[in-house]
This record gives sequence, structure tokens and C-alpha cells, in this order.
Amino acid sequence: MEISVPATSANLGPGFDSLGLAVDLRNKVEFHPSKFFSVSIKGEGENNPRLKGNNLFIGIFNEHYTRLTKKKQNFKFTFYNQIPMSRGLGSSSAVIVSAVASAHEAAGIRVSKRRILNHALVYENHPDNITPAVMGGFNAATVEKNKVFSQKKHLPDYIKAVVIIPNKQMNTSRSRTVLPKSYSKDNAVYNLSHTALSVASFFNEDWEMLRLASHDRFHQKARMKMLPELFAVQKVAYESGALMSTLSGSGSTFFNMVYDEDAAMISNKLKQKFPEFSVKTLDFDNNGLIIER
Ligand SMILES: Nc1ncnc2c1ncn2[C@@H]1O[C@H](COP(=O)(O)OP(=O)(O)O)[C@@H](O)[C@H]1O
Ligand SMILES: N[C@@H](CCOP(=O)(O)O)C(=O)O
Repeated sequence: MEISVPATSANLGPGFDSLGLAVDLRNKVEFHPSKFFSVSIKGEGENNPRLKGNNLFIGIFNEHYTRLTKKKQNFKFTFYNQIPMSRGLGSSSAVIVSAVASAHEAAGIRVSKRRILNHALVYENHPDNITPAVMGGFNAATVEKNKVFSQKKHLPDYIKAVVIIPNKQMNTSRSRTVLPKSYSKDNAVYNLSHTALSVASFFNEDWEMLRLASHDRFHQKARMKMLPELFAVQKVAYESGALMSTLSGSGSTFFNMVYDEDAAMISNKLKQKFPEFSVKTLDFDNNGLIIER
């Protein structure tokens, strides 16, 4: 059994806790019943001893497997991780979604993606990462009565993501503590209108409009101050022709949407100016959660 989940970039500027999209960078897990419990990790986290035992995946997997089967069973898990941790690319969402889906598969219970998404919401109480992680593509999402309601837009091949990933980790819950406790009516209206315009621009494929629509007054500035080079990253990305340039999730990664034909040039500029950061050009992912039986 093999289950994989893509990385995500959430918020997309003004859409705090509501907008997100999936990129083609995946965490995969293979597992099968075994006499003894074991965890092997390849890629991101392979040198982190804390992940070898009862990590976030194992805790959620066991909770669901026991609930669904009323049995105890050991498994051998092998993780192939591509998503860097605490960099704003949705590593925790990928793990949560993967654990919920794996437990259902291990129990022999087939459920809809929507059901998996609603289970994932229990562990991550904003829907902007978990929705594209499950569904793929661009998603606008909200939560009502503990359920996610969302709309998906398939992203075309001729736009790409150029992500620039600093070494510095930014833990999401810590990064939420630097945000203002309240917002003025002017700023609320600013973000509301920019979010509405962003969603319409994605659905109408008006990528150029995103340069303006993706402006934000809720969270980016406060978070970027924790790593001030990010202001220069955004400036260089826009000067080089990026269609939008936003803090990815809670950071520290910066997400840039670009036309395919500009991707190499923009990526090279970012590599030249910020040699200490890692720059990757990625396709968008329209599949989300993939289960291979
Ligand atoms: N591959 C993984 N395996 C186990 N736990 C993981 C993995 N990736 C992330 N996590 C958990 O999620 C935490 C990171 O969550 P968070 O700070 O929200 O980062 P991100 O912005 O990448 O989602 C890690 O400290 C770890 O507890
Ligand atoms: N809306 C959340 C998104 C967090 O994304 P992550 O990839 O950093 O976990 C927030 O802005 O806190």
C-alpha cells in the first residue's frame, strides 16, 4: 500500500486561513502489517531521531486504526519525504492527511476524499493547507460546524511555482503568535476585497491580476520581519516578472507564481541574489491525495 500527499502553499497573500494550492513535491508512505512496529525515513527528517518513534503520523494513524478496527496491530512504515518541515509548505498537513488516509486503508475501509478532509480538520483547524493537500489544485475553503466547504480550480501546465526556501524554520503555531489580535475595518475590507479578487482571478485564469490581488495586510509583514531578507526576495521576484510573490503559509518559504517561459530566468535571479537559500521550480499538483492499492 502506498499513499502520497503533496506540499501546499497557503494564504496566497490575503486569503489567510482560506486559500491554498498544491505543488508537485510529495511525501509518500508505504506500510504493511508486521510482527514488530518499525519506522524508516528517507529524505526530509531522516536524521531526526524524534521522528523515528511516536511521531505526528504514528499518533494519528494509531488513533484512527484503533477506532476503526478495535484491534491492535503493528506495522512497518517507510516514509519517503520531500516536503521540508516548518518552512510553510504544509508538511504537517501532508502528514495529517496521509495518516488519516493510511489508517482507513489499513483498516480496509474506503472513504471519500471529503471524509478524509473533515477528519484532517480535527488536527489542523484551518482548511487552507489540508484542502489542496487532499484535493490538489487551487482551493478556496471555509469551515462551518466542523466541516470543510471548498471549491477547487485545476491549475494549467503553463504556469509554475518558483519557491525559495530559507534554512530557517518557522513553526506555524509560533508564527501565529506574532499576528495582530484584531484588525481595523479598513484592513479587513482591504483583505476581504483582495481575497475575493484573487479567487475570481484564479477561476478566470487572469494571472496578471494576481500581482495586485495578492496584496495582504493581515499577516505577511509581521512574519517577514522575523526574516527580513524576505522583503528583498519579494522585490527581486516582482522585478523579475513574477505573477505573484507571497509568503508561503506561515513562512519561511516564499512562493512565486510565474509563466513557464520565465521560470528559469526568475529562478536563476533568485539563486544569484540569495545563494544561501534553496530555489526550486515546481509544477502545480492537481491530484492531491493519491492512494495506490
Ligand atoms: N514527515 C513528517 N513526519 C512526522 N512529522 C512531521 C513531518 N513533517 C512535519 N511533521 C510535524 O509537523 C511539524 C511542522 O509543522 P508546521 O510548523 O506546521 O510546519 P509546516 O509549515 O511545514 O506545516 C514538525 O515539527 C513535526 O512535528
Ligand atoms: N493559514 C495558516 C497556514 C499555515 O501554513 P504552513 O504551511 O505554514 O503550516 C497560517 O498562516 O498560519
